[in-house]
Amino acid sequence: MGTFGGQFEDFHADDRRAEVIDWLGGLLPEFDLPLDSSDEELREYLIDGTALCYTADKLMPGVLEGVWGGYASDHRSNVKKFLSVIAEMGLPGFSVKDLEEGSMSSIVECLLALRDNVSAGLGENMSNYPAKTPARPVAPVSTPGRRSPGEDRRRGLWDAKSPQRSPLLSGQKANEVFQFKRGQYTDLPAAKISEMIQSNSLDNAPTQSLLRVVNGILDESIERKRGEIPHRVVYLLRNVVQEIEHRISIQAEHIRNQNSIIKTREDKYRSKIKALETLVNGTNEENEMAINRLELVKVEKSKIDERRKIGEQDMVRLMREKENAENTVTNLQQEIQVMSRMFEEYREQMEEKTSQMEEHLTLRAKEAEFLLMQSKKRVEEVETASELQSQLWSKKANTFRSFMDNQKLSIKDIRISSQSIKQEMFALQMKWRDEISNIGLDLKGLVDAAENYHGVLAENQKLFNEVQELKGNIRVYCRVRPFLPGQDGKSTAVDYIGENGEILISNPSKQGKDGYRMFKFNKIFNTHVSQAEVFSDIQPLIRSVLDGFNVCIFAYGQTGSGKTYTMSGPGKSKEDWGVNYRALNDLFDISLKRRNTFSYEVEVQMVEIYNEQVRDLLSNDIAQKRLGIWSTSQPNGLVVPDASLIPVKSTSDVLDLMEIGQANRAVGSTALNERSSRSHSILTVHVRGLDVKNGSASRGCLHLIDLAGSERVERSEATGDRLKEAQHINKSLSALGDVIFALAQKNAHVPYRNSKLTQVLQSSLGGQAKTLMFVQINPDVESCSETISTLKFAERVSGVELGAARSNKEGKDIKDLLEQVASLKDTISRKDMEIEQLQVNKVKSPSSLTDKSGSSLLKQPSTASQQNQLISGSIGSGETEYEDNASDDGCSVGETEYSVGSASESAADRMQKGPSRLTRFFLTKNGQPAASRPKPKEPAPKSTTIGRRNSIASQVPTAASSIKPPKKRVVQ
Ligand SMILES: Nc1ncnc2c1ncn2[C@@H]1O[C@H](COP(=O)(O)OP(=O)(O)OP(=O)(O)O)[C@@H](O)[C@H]1O
Repeated sequence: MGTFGGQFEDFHADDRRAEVIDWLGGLLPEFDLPLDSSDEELREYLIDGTALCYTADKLMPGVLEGVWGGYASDHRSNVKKFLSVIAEMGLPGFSVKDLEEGSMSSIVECLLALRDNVSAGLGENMSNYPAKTPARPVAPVSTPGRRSPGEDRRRGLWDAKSPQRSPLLSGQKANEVFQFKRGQYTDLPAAKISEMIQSNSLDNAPTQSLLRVVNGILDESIERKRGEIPHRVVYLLRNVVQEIEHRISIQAEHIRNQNSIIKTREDKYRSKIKALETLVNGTNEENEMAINRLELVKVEKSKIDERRKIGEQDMVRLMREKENAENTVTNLQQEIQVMSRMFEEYREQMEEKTSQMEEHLTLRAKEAEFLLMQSKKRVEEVETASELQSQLWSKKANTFRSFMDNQKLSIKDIRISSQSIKQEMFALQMKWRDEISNIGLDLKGLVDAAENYHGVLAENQKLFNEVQELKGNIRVYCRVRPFLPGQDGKSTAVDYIGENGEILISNPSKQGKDGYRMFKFNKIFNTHVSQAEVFSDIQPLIRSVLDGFNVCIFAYGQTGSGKTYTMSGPGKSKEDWGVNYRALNDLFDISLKRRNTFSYEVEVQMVEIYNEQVRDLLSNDIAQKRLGIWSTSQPNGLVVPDASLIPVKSTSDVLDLMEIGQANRAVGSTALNERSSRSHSILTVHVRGLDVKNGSASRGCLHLIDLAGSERVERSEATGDRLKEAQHINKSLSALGDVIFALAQKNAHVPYRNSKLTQVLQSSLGGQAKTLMFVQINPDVESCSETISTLKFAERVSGVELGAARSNKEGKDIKDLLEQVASLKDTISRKDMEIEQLQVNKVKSPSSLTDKSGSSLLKQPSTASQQNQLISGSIGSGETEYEDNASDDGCSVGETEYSVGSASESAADRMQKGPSRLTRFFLTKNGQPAASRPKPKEPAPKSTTIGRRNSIASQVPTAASSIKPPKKRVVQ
């Protein structure tokens, strides 16, 4: 502990010493000891006492002069002088011995006490300043490299050069100085100051007077601008002026003191010089002494001169400082003036703004008052209104309450009555239930009866159909075309369509009862009926082809009435498909389903009749190109013997063929219908079925005929070629009418040969075929008369009885026989050719044609030549003995006088090619050679000539009257 205590004491002593060194360093510029100097180093510095004396002099200038006459050359005397000052100040001192060789702590403590005393003295002086004034420390003596100003401030060291901060002056003396300078100029009147300023007597005025003037101005300005100049500024200015005054007075005092000292010394030295001069006249020794003394005096004098010079320099410096102070005062005055001017302006601005604001606020206050008044009024109004409202509401509430009470009462009544009604209802319900159950029972009976009735009806329908079937009536389906896009505004001639095939046509050109005409057909398809629906109605008919029946479907109607739409369809999509595509598609479907029991072969022919010429629409070339197949050999009894017969395997084959056929159709354009086809198109489907089990065969044939338009020639505005076309069409349709009329009348003679069309349709119309006619009508009222004519014709057609249809089925034996017949036919054909060749040769060399008897072979024709003669006759006349024998078993018509492909082809040309199909046809009717067939019964010449009046052709909408009727031939 002792060691630690010793160390602590050492540290403490070091710190105290460092403090002293630091303080002295700041005080004495020449004191340059480092802070960590030792006691000995400090002692060495202080031992001669000059540093101590100089310190005392610095802190209290002139204090040593009063102590034994200033500095001494002996160091001990200097130390003693310093100690005497310390003692005078009542501070702890030290012995000279301590300084020379003892502990330095007493010296350090003495100096620190002196420092503290000086600081305390300064604090005393500072306490004279107002508390708010920031304590302005006197700038510390700067010793570069020793301390920072911050450190100085921290240590509280003050400028020792400033005498007013000197501890000696901080006492009574300093106070006197302050009081003196304050009391000197404050009583100077402001008027006198302004007088002085005006009289320009500033140059000669004493500094104190000037300061008083400044103070006066300041006071007066402050007085005037009271409240405008911030207190801080006033206070600062006052302090600055006081500070300047103070400094000047101190400096003046100092100079005075110096002067008086110099003066007393001068007097002293003068007296001494006088004394010495008297002594000069004394002894030499005394002279020498006097000289020495004089020397000393001179030295002293030079010293004094130096000091005087220093004093003068100080004087100059002080004067300069004074000037500076004066300048500062002037600047401050100017600043004050500027500031007061600024304050004046600012005040004026503020006053102006204040007045504006006041005005504005007054206005706003008035507005607010006005608004307040208004709002008060509104509030009053609203209050009165709300009062009225509340009164009204309370009245209403009362009414409502009473109403509610009434309602409650009535609800009560209603409840009571509803309960009674419920009871009644319950009773009624019970009653009704019984009654309903009774009615249900009755209804059930009725339903059963109705079901029976429907069953009976269906049965009736079936029976009726069967009767029809047995009778072989031509079925007639009427289809009404919808208005086309762009015909929205048109009115319809179709007035009513019934469920049982009735259709009522109105004719606006006729009045009353005559304006309406009712027709009845097997079925009417209204405008909205789809292609599929139409087909579903004729599907069973078409399917019967597979069972060996001949079926003929033809579409009849004026141009643009939808014949092609029904038969072929408007486009290639499946929904658009017409009867043609759907029929073939259906046939393929069924044949596929029956493939295990039946094998079917389907072949297709497509021809058109254009201007009474038959054209093959599926010529070999095209078919080969498109399908890569050739037409097969012609089967017996073909409708159009020379037309290509194309085998088809699938619907797509059919589609391709149809495309070819359509492309080849002669299509012309008329004023009525741009796409109007000007020819009759006939699609014939041959179906040969073979029962794979029993070998029996069937042959069915389906004609699908799209007739040319039946419009009037004059209406279609046709001329030239078109007129010719129209005439041919009308002629053929007229012939069709004649045939149908004959059939309807059951005439023995049916004029099939009057046109190519009737010849083609002969087997379908006259044979045991199933025939259906689509009669197409245009709903437009403008086409009303055409429509009525068309429907009249259809009505007649529907009356035609063809007799029960018959299936072309052959047993195995018949089939064998047919095959034998076919081979025989070929043999005969060959013989035919030989005979013909012989005949040709005979013509070339008649001798070679005479037989042994010399008679000509021409006179005695062989059976074959007789047959050929007959054929030639037939070709020429266009009529055969079988003309009216519509008993063909296949799709054959009677003999034809046309050939397909080229109407100009000669018989010789045909012979070159081989036996004509016509010949073959003739020979193979019913599978027997013509010669071996029994001669048909002569038909009763009931009506060999049909009067035009009775002819149905007159009812057909044609220009038949303009066409010469065909030449009628008498049936053999
Ligand atoms: N049922 C229908 N639904 C919609 N459009 C139809 C119908 N029937 C016919 N049409 C349209 O009417 C126009 C004429 O029809 P289409 O060519 O079939 O008449 P057409 O009687 O065959 O004429 P043409 O005698 O000149 O051959 C076509 O644009 C066709 O698409």
